[in-house]
Amino acid sequence: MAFPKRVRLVEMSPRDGLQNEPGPVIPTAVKARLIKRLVECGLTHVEAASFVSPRWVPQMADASDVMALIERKPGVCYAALTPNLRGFEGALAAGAGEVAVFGAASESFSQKNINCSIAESLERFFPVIEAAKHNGIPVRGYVSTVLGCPYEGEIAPAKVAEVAKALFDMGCHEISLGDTIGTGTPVKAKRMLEAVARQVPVEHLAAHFHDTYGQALANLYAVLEEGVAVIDASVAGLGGCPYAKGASGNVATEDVLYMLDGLGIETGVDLRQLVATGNWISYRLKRRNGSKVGLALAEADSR
Ligand SMILES: CC(C)(COP(=O)([O-])OP(=O)([O-])OC[C@H]1O[C@@H](n2cnc3c(N)ncnc32)[C@H](O)[C@@H]1OP(=O)([O-])[O-])[C@@H](O)C(=O)NCCC(=O)NCCSC(=O)C[C@@](C)(O)CC(=O)[O-]
Repeated sequence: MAFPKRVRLVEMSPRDGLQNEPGPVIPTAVKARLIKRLVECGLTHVEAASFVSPRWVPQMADASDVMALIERKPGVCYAALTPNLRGFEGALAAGAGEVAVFGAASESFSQKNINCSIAESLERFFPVIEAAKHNGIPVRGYVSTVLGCPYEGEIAPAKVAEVAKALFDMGCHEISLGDTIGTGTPVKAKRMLEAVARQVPVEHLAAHFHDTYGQALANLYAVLEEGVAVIDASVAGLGGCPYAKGASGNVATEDVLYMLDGLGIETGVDLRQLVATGNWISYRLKRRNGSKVGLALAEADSR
């Protein structure tokens, strides 16, 4: 299959990027400023917050305040994670444009991350999806550990496909496939994608790859060839799941954009502005920028 002409980038940094940040809670104003800057770069879909238990993920405790502080731009979707009805009610009150439920293809990861089995998680998501439908809010469904689990190792593509199909059949408009710990390689990614696409049409699939082993771009290339046209990424490569030991951040949005620009695939996102945003948030968090493109362009500009 040919590459898609256009890819929608779904920006993860305010949620997946910041949820695992060690140290004191990042000021709400910095989170809102990050979201504003990302939107100014041309990103139209930003996962802005997470309505989860603050005991489980302290960095996301100010989700309502972040959502309230965002300056909304028309045409931009400000999304939020909602593991249960309580989370959904918070996201609804905060004006989320999309909510996301998050399951896994691995039983152990499901237990560690959301404290229930895969079957129980699907039961919990059902009323969330029904409530979202009732309120006209689209629901995204995540499947974690699609290319490996920190507790169980290899995950069968058939299991990924089964969970993805269950979420799709329940009413999720898009299924985001998470290589939570970044252990995938391109042929594995392709096989997994093929298995899922037999159950869920590829135009309803998104790739959410972490870059722990430096394979994320290669894996993305493999699934782009299969027709995937929605990619999750995080500026400066921020992030990681607090319940996936050793996992590093999402693939950096700057690196994905540089590759897509090179392939002639449209995104509507400005690379220079995105690099400046990645450098800004890295400076604010006092961490090294995890984007190779961000570092290379900053270095080139300083010469
Ligand atoms: C799902 C639960 C709540 C179950 O947690 P639980 O302990 O089984 O549930 P509970 O109903 O007994 O609630 C426990 C406490 O949380 C409260 N609570 C309950 N629900 C909420 C809520 N919505 N908002 C705020 N508070 C809530 C509830 O009131 C109670 O408070 P306490 O009495 O102890 O003070 C918990 O396990 C949890 O919050 N887990 C979230 C873990 C998480 O956020 N992980 C990271 C996101 S997933 C990810 O990063 C992967 C992804 C999506 O990016 C894709 C990939 O890379 O693979």
